[in-house]
Amino acid sequence: MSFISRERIVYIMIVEPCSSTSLLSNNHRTQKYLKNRFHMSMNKPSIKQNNHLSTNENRTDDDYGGGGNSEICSKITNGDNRKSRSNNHNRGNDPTRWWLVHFIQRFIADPKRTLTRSRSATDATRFLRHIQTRISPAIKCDSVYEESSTNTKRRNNNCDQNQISLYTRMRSQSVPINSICSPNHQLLSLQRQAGTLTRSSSVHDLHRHEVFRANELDFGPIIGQGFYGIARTVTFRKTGQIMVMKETKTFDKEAQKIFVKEVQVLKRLKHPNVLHFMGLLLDKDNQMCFLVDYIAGGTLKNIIHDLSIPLTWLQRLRYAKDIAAGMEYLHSCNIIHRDLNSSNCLVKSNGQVVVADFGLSRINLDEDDDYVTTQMNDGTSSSLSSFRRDQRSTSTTITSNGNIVVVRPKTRRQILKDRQRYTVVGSPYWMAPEMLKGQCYDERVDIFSFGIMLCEIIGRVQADPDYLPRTQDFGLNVHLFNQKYCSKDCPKQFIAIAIACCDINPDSRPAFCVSHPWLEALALSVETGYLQEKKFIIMSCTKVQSTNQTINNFSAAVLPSSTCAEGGSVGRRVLASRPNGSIIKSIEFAKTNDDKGLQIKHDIIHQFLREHNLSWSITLHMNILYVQLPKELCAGSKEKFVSLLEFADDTLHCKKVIIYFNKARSDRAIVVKTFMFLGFHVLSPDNTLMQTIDKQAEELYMVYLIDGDE
Ligand SMILES: Nc1ncnc2c1ncn2[C@@H]1O[C@H](COP(=O)(O)OP(=O)(O)OP(=O)(O)O)[C@@H](O)[C@H]1O
Repeated sequence: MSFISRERIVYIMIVEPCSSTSLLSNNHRTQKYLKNRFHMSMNKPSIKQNNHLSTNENRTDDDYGGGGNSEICSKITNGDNRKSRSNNHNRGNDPTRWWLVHFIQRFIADPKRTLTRSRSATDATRFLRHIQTRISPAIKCDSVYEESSTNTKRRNNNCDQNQISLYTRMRSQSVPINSICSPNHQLLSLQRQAGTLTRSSSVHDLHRHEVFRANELDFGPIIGQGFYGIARTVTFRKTGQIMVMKETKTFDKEAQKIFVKEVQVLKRLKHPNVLHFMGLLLDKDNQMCFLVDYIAGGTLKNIIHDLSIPLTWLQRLRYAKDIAAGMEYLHSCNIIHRDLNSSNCLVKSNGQVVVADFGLSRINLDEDDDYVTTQMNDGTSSSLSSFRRDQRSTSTTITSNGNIVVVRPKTRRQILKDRQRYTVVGSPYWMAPEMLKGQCYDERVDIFSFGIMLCEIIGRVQADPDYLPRTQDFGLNVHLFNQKYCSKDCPKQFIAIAIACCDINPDSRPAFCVSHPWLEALALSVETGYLQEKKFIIMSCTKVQSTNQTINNFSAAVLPSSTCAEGGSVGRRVLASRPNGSIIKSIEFAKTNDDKGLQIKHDIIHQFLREHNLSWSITLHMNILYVQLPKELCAGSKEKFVSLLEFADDTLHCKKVIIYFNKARSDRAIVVKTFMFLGFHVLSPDNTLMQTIDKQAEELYMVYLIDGDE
């Protein structure tokens, strides 16, 4: 279907026409809103819209037409090549397997280039089918091997030993993504050629391999259908593991593109809040299918809109936090989801949410890609940290009425990215205003979609503008939303985050690496019930020159009110590590300022530090323990830190513990903002309460007071 807008011709693909009832309601206001404002026919929740007339030379949207794989192509048709492979075969190398291995390797490493411009997706499917028919004898032979690997006699009857060991080696080569992507690939290949691979790298090892065969699976019922594909459960016979198989409904090019994109994105990702890719299934009805984790709880949409299911604020905050964590990861991998909505988030039986459905997502393939790949595999690349640094330079202001204003200086890359014009895709209810208006956009469209989801979660309201009040410029009608859907018991910070994410101005939306810690801290605060009581003190670094001075200044600057502050990456862990979230108790220590007693305690704690290989800078002064955190806190060091606090709690009987960060900590500002946002008190250098946080935050130290009962 197409219609002409003022600016251009827009092609719209109608998706799921049967789901149109709410949108095609007689509600005149909504119809007018949808017609006049959304500029598109929305008798479906999801669209893909191509700007065919766009002549913007900066347009860099995904183009599957390019990058033909001449290598594969020439090898298929080139008789000489085949012959030479046959020669290999004579030496024990099966050419059909070689082709399959080669194709799978390439497909897993780079589906976009494997199913190419010169070869349509349908051609690629035919190609695959062709390969499959040729390899069936080989698979049979291998099946016997798989079934009776311990039965050498039987194995030898069916397939000669050379072939088996070769096959094992080649199948192993074909599968692991890491080996293909990693710089160690060549080394691994060499190792394999040298026959060093073991049986443990079998195709049946789910965690290491990603190729399944139909005869290994029991096919269950269809559990859902999207526009492009069908999802059904399958059970891996050997382990009984249930997975979901997604297959394209048709062989048309568009569906194949979506399929390829989803695999291309999924295979790169590894995060607890992102749907896990299990592998490819190659011989199911000659169709290409892929397998993902089965998520038993269904879609988030179904849960939040089923009012018979009670949802506490804590549970809702956890949903929000999980999505933010998954999205933070995706953005750190330079992936824009573009179709984030409550149907595309699935809830596990333990309540954890995973982000799914990457068919419409976009990977920014730029100079950082190598780093991104590394990071995805080991989670520790410098590109991720630099990305976070960029993001954390965001300056956030929380106004007195709870609104959040985010001012983020644009990097050169962002400015370049901002100029890009991508395809308009996604589900219109969740779609960011800039995308709806056909303007240039970037990853912040996902933050808007997330904001709409937060509104759904908070108000248990449909995203449909018939229900969720919107403004004429596609923003959120904050006033009406507050009035109609925000109950009094909803944490006001939760609402504030939702509103901030729905800001019409992308610059004002908090990045996921900002909203994630907010939501995490908020969830923990709600869980422990400390939100209202906590106070948080931040000292200016101008007061911290040396350890001694630090102590004096800190002592002088402690708020003379009842303060009990815990939070942030450290405090949350302290809380989380304690049963029932109980705070560190105030245990009297050194009732008198007995120097000898103090010295003994000092010795005890330093012995503890040595024994536990802790590198904290610790000073005991009077009855206060001062802990300076090291520059970087890795996960392990945080745990050690918790053990230190517990040790101090149990043995040193400190009246309070003051913890401060090293000035060089890069995430200081964001943690400060998080705690301001959570309602902690922040002291400015002149000891007055700060109302807003500005770039001064970069100059601040953090202080946690644990159960300081002054
Ligand atoms: N991994 C999974 N675990 C459990 N259920 C799933 C899984 N993947 C999909 N489903 C179910 O199958 C349905 C269809 O999923 P599918 O991804 O094919 O389409 P969709 O995401 O709903 O729509 P579209 O692809 O058009 O955006 C989902 O709505 C969900 O209920």
